[in-house]
Formats: sequence, structure tokens, C-alpha cells
Amino acid sequence: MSLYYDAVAVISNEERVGGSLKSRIYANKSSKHAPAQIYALVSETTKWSAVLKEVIEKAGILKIEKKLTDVLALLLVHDLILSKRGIAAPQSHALCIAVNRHRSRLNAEFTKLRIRKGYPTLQAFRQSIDASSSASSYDQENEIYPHPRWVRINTLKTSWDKQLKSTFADFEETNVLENVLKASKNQRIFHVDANVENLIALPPLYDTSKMDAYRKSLLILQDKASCFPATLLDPMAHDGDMIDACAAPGNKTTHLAALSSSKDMPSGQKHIFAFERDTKRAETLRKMVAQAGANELVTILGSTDFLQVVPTDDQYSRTTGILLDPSCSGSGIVGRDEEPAFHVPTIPAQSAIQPGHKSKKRKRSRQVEKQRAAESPPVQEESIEEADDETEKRLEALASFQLKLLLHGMKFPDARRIVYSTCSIHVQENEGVVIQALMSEAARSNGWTILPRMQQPPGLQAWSIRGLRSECEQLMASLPHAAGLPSAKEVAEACIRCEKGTAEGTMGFFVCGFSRDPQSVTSTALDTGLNENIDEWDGFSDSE
Ligand SMILES: C[S@@+](CC[C@H](N)C(=O)[O-])C[C@H]1O[C@@H](n2cnc3c(N)ncnc32)[C@H](O)[C@@H]1O
Repeated sequence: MSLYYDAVAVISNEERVGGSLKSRIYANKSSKHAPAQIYALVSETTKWSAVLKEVIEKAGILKIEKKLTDVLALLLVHDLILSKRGIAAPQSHALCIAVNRHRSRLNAEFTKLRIRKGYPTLQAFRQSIDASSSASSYDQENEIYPHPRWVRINTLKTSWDKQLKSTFADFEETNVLENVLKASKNQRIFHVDANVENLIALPPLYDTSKMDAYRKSLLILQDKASCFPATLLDPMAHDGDMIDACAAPGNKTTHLAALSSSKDMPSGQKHIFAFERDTKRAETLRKMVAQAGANELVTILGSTDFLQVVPTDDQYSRTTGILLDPSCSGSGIVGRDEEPAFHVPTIPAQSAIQPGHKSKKRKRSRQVEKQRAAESPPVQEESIEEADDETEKRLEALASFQLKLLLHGMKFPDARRIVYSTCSIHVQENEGVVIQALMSEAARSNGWTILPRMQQPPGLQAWSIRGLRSECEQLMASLPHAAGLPSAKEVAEACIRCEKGTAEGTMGFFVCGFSRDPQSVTSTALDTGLNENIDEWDGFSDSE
């Protein structure tokens, strides 16, 4: 039965992590079941969920079987009716018995529904469901593009040339990303990215899990935007060590490691310290680093709060670069929204969850909540305002926490470049944090300024979507401005934004670099009147 409980946990996203369903399943190392098995169960049940919801409701089993939850019922009924092997649990298990005793009724309701929908055979019904679930195409009316599979070639274990000559040897190469975005999910076509080295785009939903190179971690799935921070930190441009302050699950750590390693440099010369406060997520980080072949380059400091790290500690005296990718609202993440809707059966009133009931198994996924929300009566104007207030407060708290981490990074005595990033689209967490940091006492007393566009690596200089200029102007006008600070135009130009759903094929993302020359630091700190004694905030979203 544990297979079904693990699937419920994934659907409910109990880990509250970002990324697509598939990447969440493959990143979760705590299940004893093969990721492919959980993925098959969840994706197949999702495809059939609208049908099964109706079947379960008509059969009325949730009213009778009080131990059965809505999501669990869908998974079990799916296997009972549609899987060749039936329910993958001992027949004597209480939940198995609970479903099995309604077998005839469930099968009868399913057959009635199939016939009502006009499918003479189960095979015809299957074909139709499969066809409708594989849509991942360009939405012409709204000009919304699907998300490609971005694949980073892991140069710690392989090389660009080797992969092009082996894994991608029989793929067609296209100079036009749109050709990949509009390709079918099985088409063997790729596009080489112009902004990030060693990155290619494959068609949306292309199944990499069967590729040998993917299984051996020679290829790493990483959104293009998420490759910007390590690229901007540009570890080879300076000789010291690097810090990844908020590292799990570790995609940016391993990218940083790949960029930090060079065949000309003896191993061990450049080192990465990867901090992660959350113990469980630190375990995932450890596995990702090991799989990527980055163990020698990375020291993982799990269960460690970056804010508690003493910048003057001898260990970090050679640190010249800091990557800071803190928890954020996750409003730029595309994976969750792209997942097909999971339709859950309605639990009849008497067996519905009581308020305050804490059973994990009854937790609902965001998709499920969305589905429920869509089915509930329209909300009143006041509740929209309340929700707006709530969002505003949440963003303020997040921004305070992000700023606190950034200002802490600015205290490392030898650091000369910091890269700040979020997978958020909100100004408060992005340009807002950058401007407050620039005007802070920590920045000014330590000589930190914005890393101008002209000093960024060529691929990122060429990226045309920059920070929001008018928002920068407004923010800077509202804060006490002092001489020597860059203009709002310069700040906006230095910031890099990525938008979701566009022809660029990225998630919503924000990156900005800070730089300094430690030699030129003066001790005359200016008081900007900003409060740097900020309360910590736990954060909501932890992107990949
Ligand atoms: C957005 S995720 C980082 C994603 C990661 N950079 C990647 O690309 O795979 C933020 C991570 O920071 C961790 N975190 C939050 N506050 C922290 C702190 N004060 N010190 C260390 N880690 C922290 C969270 O637990 C979470 O795992």
C-alpha cells in the first residue's frame, strides 16, 4: 500500500517544492519505490481522473468507506479498473478490501460512462484519453508557448562534443527555438542555447528518463533561467572559493561546480561551500552533488543557517563569490501550472474532513485545491481585497528575509561578486530587494555596487529582458538617495528578468549581480535610515 501513500504525497506536494511532477518524483529519494513506478501511477491516474471521479461518485463508495480518502480512492480505483496487474497491495489490506467489495458496482459505472461517451470498446476509450492528455502545444489565441525541456550537459562527467556525437547524434539541430517548442514530444530535434553554455532545448515533454546519458547524470534537467545565476557569478573570472548560500536541491551548486572546474586547474584549488538550512533538503542536495560528480569540489554544510555563518571565519577567507538563491514566492515556476488537472471525487458531507483534522492523507494538492476553488461559488469583492492584503504581507515578509540574507553575504571580507536570484515575478522580491540592498549600510560601507550589464558575461549581456525601469525609478524616488549610487536606469539595465510562457521558453525568474573591489573600500559608512534588523521569514517556494 506504500506505493499509493507515496503517490498521494506527490500529488499533494507535501514537500512544497517546485518543478514539474516528474522532477519532483525523481528528486524525492525517500520512497522505496522506483520513481518510474510512482510516475506511471500518478500520471495515468491524472489522465483518467475526470472519468474516475464520476465513477466513484456514482458508485457512492466514499460515503460507505470512511477510511478511504478522495485521492487514495482515485489511485486504487484506477488500478482496479484499468491496470492489468490490479491493485499493487496485499488483498488482505483494509483499503484493498474496501475498494474490492465495490468492484462490480465500479466496473458497471465505468462501462455505463464509456458507452454514454460513445466508445464501443475500452481500447477506443483509452486512445481518446491518451490523445487528449498529450497536448502540450502552442496556444495561438493567447500566444502562450509550451515549456521546452532544458538540458544542461554536465561537463563534470562528459563534454559537449561527446554528447553531440553520441546521445544527440541522430537528432536534428535547429537554429530556431520555436521549432523545438512546436515539435511533438517524441521528435528528435534540439536547439543550442545562445545565452548559456552547454545548454540545449528539447521538445516539451520529451521523455529524457529513458536516455542513458540522463540516467548517468551526464545530462541534467535545468531550466534555462535557473542556469543564469552561476553563469553570472562566472567563477573562473576570479580565483577564490564560492559559496552557495541556499543550495538545495542543488542544481545551481552543480552548475557552479561545472563552471568552477577546469582541466587546467588542479582539483581542490577552487572550492564551493553549499549551505542548506533544511535537514531533509540537505540530504537531497548531497545526493544531487554526488550524482553530478561534484563531491570533490563541494563541501555541503547541511542543517546550517547561512545567517549564522561568521563571515570572518578563516574557512571562508578565500571566498570571492556568493550565489544567493533564497526561498521565494515561486510565482515564476511553470511546472505546477502545466500539470494536467487532477479531478478528485467529492466526499459526501458526512464523511468529509472535519475542520482541524490533521491527517496527512487528507491533505490536498494545489491542483486539487484549484479544482475545488473553481467549483465553489464566486468570491465576494471583500474577499478579493483580503486576499490581496494577504499576498502583499507575504511578499513584504519574504522580501525582508531575502534582503537580510543578501546583506549578510555582503559582509564576507574577500567577496567581490554576489549573485542574487529568485523564481519570482514580483518587484518586491526582485528590484525592490536589490535597491534596498544597494542603499543599505552593509553595501555602502563594504563598497558593493550593482554589476553593470557591460561587465556581465557576453551571453547575459545579450539577453534583452532587463529589470523594470519605471518600478526602479519609483522605488529609488521613495528612498533616501545618496551620491555615488547608480541611476534607476542603470539598475534596471543590470537586472535580468525571464518571463514565463513566452517564445524564450523560460520560467519566470530574476537575477542580479553585485560587485566590489575590496581594495577600494572606505570606512565612511552612510546612514540611509533603512532598518537592517529584519525578522527572518521561512519562505514559501524552493525552486530547483
Ligand atoms: C530556492 S531554494 C534554492 C534552490 C537551489 N539554489 C537550486 O537551484 O537547486 C532555497 C533553499 O534555501 C534554503 N534556505 C532558506 N533559508 C536559508 C538559510 N537562512 N540558510 C540556508 N538555507 C536556507 C531552503 O531550505 C531552500 O532549500
